[in-house]
This record gives sequence, C-alpha cells and structure tokens, in this order.
Amino acid sequence: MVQKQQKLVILCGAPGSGKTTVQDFLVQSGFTKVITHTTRKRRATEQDGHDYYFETATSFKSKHYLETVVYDGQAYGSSFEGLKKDLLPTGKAVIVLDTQGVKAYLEKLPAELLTVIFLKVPSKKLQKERLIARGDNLASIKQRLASKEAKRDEKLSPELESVAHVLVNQELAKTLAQVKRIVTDTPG
Ligand SMILES: Nc1nc2c(ncn2[C@@H]2O[C@H](COP(=O)(O)OP(=O)(O)O)[C@@H](O)[C@H]2O)c(=O)[nH]1
Ligand SMILES: Nc1ncnc2c1ncn2[C@@H]1O[C@H](COP(=O)(O)OP(=O)(O)O)[C@@H](O)[C@H]1O
Repeated sequence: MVQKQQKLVILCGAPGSGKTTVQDFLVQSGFTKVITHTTRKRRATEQDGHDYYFETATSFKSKHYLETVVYDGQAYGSSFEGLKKDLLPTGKAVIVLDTQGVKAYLEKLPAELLTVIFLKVPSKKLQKERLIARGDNLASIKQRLASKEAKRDEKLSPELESVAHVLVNQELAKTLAQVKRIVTDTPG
C-alpha cells in the first residue's frame, strides 16, 4: 500500500503535551489528518468526523482496525482503509497515537514511511494548567492523569526512544519550528 515519497508523522505523548496542537500545525502545512475512532465522550470543542469518529461500544466493534487500544477505560482504533485514504491525496499524513499504538505501527508498516515525534510537557504543573486552559473539567483531568496509560506515556520505552524524536514542548513557536525541521529533514 505504501509508495515511495509517502510520509506518515506519528505524534505521541502524555495528555496535554501538545499532540493535537502540533497535528493542527502540520495540517496547516499540507499534511492530511488521519482521523481515528473512539468510544470516549466528545469534548465540547470537538466535532464528530473532524477530531475523531465518535463511536458507541457496538459501532466501534463493527470497524476493521489496524490496531486498537484501551486508554483510560475507552477504546481507540485506527484503520488501514483510513490511513490509505488519507495518505493518497497528499502523500503526507499525520496521526496521533498512544505509545502502544506507535509500537503496532512500527511492527506493521515500513520504517521508512514513519516519523515518530514524542512530545513532553515541561512539568506536571504546566500539564494540568494546559488541560484546564483546553477546557477539560477538573474531575476528568484528575481521572485521565491518574490512568495507567497516561502515566506510561509520560516517558518512552527504550525501544521507542531509539526511533522517536523527543521534543520538550515549552515555547510553542520553538516546538513548531523543531517539528518543521524534523518533517523536512527526514526522508520519505
Ligand atoms: N493506539 C491508538 N491511540 C490513539 C488512537 N486515537 C487516539 N489515540 C491516543 O489515545 C490517547 C487519548 O486521546 P484523547 O482522549 O484524545 O486524549 P488527550 O491525549 O488528552 O488529547 C492519546 O494518547 C491519543 O494519542 C488510535 O486510533 N490508536
Ligand atoms: N507550548 C505550549 N504553550 C502553551 N500552551 C500550549 C502549548 N502547546 C499546547 N498548548 C495548549 O495546551 C493545551 C493542550 O494541548 P493539546 O494539543 O490539546 O494536547 P494533547 O493533544 O497532547 O492532549 C491546549 O489548550 C493547547 O492550546
């Protein structure tokens, strides 16, 4: 399915690390967003078919996935069909995944297609402040940050550390400039 010159940027990191912000930046720079599926409740700022395909437990099961995960008690999944459709028009796509999903992509897709960027939030305090600024309520922030998946995704496993570009997202303009350099410099 993958052709020469194609590039898939994978963004991962803890909640509030800036994955969606960087994804929006890459979309503005000509990348197509790969929209994934989830059973999580839609946030007030999110739109079905734009941020996610929001699913019920039943509709989630009816799809054909490349990989699925459970994150903070909710199902998330991405499909080969979606990836193929989103890669074809521009040859450049961006997807947001948890670190378990990143491992699945590295196993299933050719390494030369993939550019993995791991975003880090500079401190716990800033992470919470950014989630509040995003409009998340305190109860959902507390639950999310206490989940084992959010804790796991605060850092990379040694296996992913060897392939990922790690960026500390302190000042946004600097982070975006680093992202731009990475996606321009990496082959694909
Ligand atoms: N493996 C995998 N992870 C996904 C998929 N879609 C979203 N995620 C990840 O699921 C986690 C939770 O996403 P979300 O509920 O939007 O929370 P956020 O990280 O606070 O914005 C994040 O780490 C996303 O990267 C998917 O299709 N597959
Ligand atoms: N470098 C930054 N400085 C200040 N705020 C940021 C920065 N990067 C992202 N944000 C803000 O932090 C919040 C969380 O970012 P978001 O991209 O939604 O994170 P994620 O998708 O990783 O959960 C958003 O309100 C976003 O605008």
